[in-house]
Amino acid sequence: MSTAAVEVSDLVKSYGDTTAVAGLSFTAPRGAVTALLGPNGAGKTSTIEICEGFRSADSGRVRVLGLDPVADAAALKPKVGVMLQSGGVPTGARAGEWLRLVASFHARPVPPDTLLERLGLLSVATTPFRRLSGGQQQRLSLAAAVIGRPELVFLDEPTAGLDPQARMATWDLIGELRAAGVGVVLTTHYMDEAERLADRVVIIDHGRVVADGTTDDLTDTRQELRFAAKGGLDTDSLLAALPPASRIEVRSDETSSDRSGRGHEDDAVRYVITTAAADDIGPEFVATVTTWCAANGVLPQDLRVQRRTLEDVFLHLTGRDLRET
Ligand SMILES: Nc1ncnc2c1ncn2[C@@H]1O[C@H](COP(=O)(O)OP(=O)(O)OP(=O)(O)O)[C@@H](O)[C@H]1O
Repeated sequence: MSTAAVEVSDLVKSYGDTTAVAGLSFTAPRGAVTALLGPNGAGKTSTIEICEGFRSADSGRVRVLGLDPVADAAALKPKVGVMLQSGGVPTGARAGEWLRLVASFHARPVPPDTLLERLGLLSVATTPFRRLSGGQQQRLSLAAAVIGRPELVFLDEPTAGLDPQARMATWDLIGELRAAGVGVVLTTHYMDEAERLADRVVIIDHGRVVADGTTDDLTDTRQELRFAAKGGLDTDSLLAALPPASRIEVRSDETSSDRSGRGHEDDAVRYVITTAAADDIGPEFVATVTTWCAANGVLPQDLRVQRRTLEDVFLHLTGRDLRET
């Protein structure tokens, strides 16, 4: 028996002139959460739908629980749960009835009402799918994906557009699946979601894997110093004061990755300083920055030294923000 839940090698998929997946390889272990992280259009949905057996590949090899997703579809069906981005539920089906129907296809389903309650859907159990809000539709699709107690679930953008409470409920459910030994392969373009949930992150850009590893592997132990200040600082002068091999990035908008939730002055920008050496950002380094700021009449707001985030890794590898498309 193959130890991996999913093995993809040299996968290629084009639509006419568009190459959506351009020689992509990764492995997702069993009993762990693997996140395919990348911006819109990176090829995540194409990849996951090929793994689900819903799309054919142009070339490459895909194994799911050691089986071929198309040729062995019948054997995989009871073992694999699928949540499609498009929902995949008939529009007229009532939420509770649909879930009971899906449950009836499985030998040992989770009781439908338990899932409806867990996902905040009990009050809309008799509502037709098309009348549910987008978030409710998504949660119903998630419930249908996990109701058969699968060994592996594929979740395509499970929390896109959800309100914070529904997002938390979804995250909790994914955490419980993992604790129960279920393998989870999900796509997301939220780096905080990947950081929070995933044992393993596969960063995809333009149909290729640009980085792959545990969150710790990817963010390593390297630290960075960040602060907010007015735009237009003389960064060359600041760089000259810092040890060689330091770098300064200037970012104008960090609202989604700034977890403080607080805004800065309208004209403030974020300065992110990194150095090549892993342990170079110590007390002296910080003092050099603040001394330079004092000498130049700059108040560095929200100054902090922290580990790199996945967002930083993506930016570093691709030169682009995860939110840019
Ligand atoms: N059925 C299709 N026909 C033509 N082009 C397609 C089709 N499906 C996807 N594409 C294109 O392939 C590329 C990759 O799309 P894909 O949906 O796989 O990426 P993604 O990373 O999942 O993006 P998103 O987060 O927006 O779903 C995009 O340029 C997309 O426009």
